[in-house]
Amino acid sequence: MAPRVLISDKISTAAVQIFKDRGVEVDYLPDLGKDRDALAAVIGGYDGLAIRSTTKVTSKVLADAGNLKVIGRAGIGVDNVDLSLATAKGVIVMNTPYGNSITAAEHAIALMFSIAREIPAADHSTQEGLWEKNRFLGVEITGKTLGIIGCGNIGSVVADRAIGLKMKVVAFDPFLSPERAVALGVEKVELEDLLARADFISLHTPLTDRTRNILSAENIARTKPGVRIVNCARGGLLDEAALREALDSGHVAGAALDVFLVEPATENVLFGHPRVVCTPHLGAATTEAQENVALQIAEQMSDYLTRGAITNAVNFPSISAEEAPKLRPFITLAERLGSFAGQLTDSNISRVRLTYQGEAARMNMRALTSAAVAGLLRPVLAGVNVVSAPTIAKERGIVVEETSSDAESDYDALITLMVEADGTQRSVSGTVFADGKARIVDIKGIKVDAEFAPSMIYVANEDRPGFVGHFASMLGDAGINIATFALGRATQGGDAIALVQIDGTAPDEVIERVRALPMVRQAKPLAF
Ligand SMILES: NC(=O)C1=CN([C@@H]2O[C@H](COP(=O)(O)OP(=O)(O)OC[C@H]3O[C@@H](n4cnc5c(N)ncnc54)[C@H](O)[C@@H]3O)[C@@H](O)[C@H]2O)C=CC1
Ligand SMILES: O=C(O)C(=O)COP(=O)(O)O
Repeated sequence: MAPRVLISDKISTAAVQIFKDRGVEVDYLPDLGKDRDALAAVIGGYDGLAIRSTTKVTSKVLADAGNLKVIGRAGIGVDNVDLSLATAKGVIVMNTPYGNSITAAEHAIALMFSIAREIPAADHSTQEGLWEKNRFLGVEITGKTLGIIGCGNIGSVVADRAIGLKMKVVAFDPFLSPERAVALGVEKVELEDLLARADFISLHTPLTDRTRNILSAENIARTKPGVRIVNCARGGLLDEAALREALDSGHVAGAALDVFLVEPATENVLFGHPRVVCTPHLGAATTEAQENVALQIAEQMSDYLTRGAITNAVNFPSISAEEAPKLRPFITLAERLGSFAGQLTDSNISRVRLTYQGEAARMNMRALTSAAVAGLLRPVLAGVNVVSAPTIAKERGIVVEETSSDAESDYDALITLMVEADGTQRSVSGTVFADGKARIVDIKGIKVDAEFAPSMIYVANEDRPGFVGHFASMLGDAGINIATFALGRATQGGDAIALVQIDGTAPDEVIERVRALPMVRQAKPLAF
């Protein structure tokens, strides 16, 4: 069945065509995102949800989103998505990180000019027929200092344009490397320094717990008298009431805002101030940017839903369309190794370690580890998938480690999963053969060669004569047909294991009888 996507925001209809061309069914309901109840009522029928900032993907919307696999943000900010909940539910959240950055940066520059020269107020007055030539006296931006808070994709375009306009640019961004600052031609400074020196301040960080209220009342008080402030990033980054007070007192000479704490902003404490310029979240509103983000998100979502490729996910590592087919059998292997260990571990798991050798070490190890952890947790938590597994493991206090090893092995690619539970370690290794099928090749250091099958019995026993005969006839007596039988042992007379693929499932009493055999230490039914 073709995957189904719902577009619940005003996204360029070019996206609709892309979805259709890629074999994805699509419903374009651009006003639905405004109505959370209506969205929550229909979301269950969709595999993908394409949004902009109007749709708020809250717990209510996600509650009945049983089929949802991907949320695609045609734009940058994903603060309107309950990201931890989406991740815990195994939903990929992706955005289009560069599609609208130039457009947003240009809007910030336009807003800066608009407050430097009071263009909106002058326009209004002129068209009113007032010709107030002496009312408006602006400031030049040449030679002025622009303080950029958050010098990422948009902040650095703003810096580039501002330098072109002969401004001096200082930037506060803890993640901006000194080399990048030099390459951009900006001076990397601390926030305090920026506040004290900037004639204009422009915000360009995402809204996170660390950036919320970054321009607080205290920080606004630390700014240079006469400063002008532009916010084209997110409401929430500045204290609107404190900014109003600073404008009223004249400490702040102007403010331009494209984004607000509450949107749509139909009323706001900053409205009505003569030195305030507002736009209704238009930072991304150009033909070019809207075309870019719509095409990009439709392609990314289609690629994921139809080919398993992951691009620009904010909660999962990327997997390219070329990489996906090669990775897929190894994802299956990792998941099954996890599942094998999970099904055999009854006690609390405290640690999982994945070791990648050979070709596996050159693959997307993070994705493989997530798959292994998903397989490990699935016997106890039905809904877990590769997206939610790392979060769920963390919540449960399970330490997940990942290493690559260049140690020689008999296989081109080898994945070993070690699980620690109640102080005991158990390991299992597997590979993918040329036929694309996953194989278990080692259990607790004992070599075996077995495929993963829908119904299996695992037996750990002492290597003593008679076991195989007893075991096989016990299954035969119960009418259970053996499809394949893999044996391995550590040493002659030492620890041994049997992995048997059977047709149908083994009733509990048969497993009990196997356990009762004198040389058997553990017997478990397994399903893959
Ligand atoms: N008004 C609008 O329509 C639009 C708004 N945006 C918003 O613009 C903002 C920036 O977007 P991008 O540049 O694409 O993001 P980005 O991720 O490329 O850059 C953000 C920068 O902020 C920095 N940062 C993070 N925490 C920080 C902190 N505590 N202090 C200082 N810097 C910090 C990061 O290191 C990064 O360099 C986002 O909030 C985005 O949602 C983006 C597009 C359009
Ligand atoms: O991309 C972003 O972060 C934006 O803020 C643009 O928002 P919009 O798509 O115009 O609702």
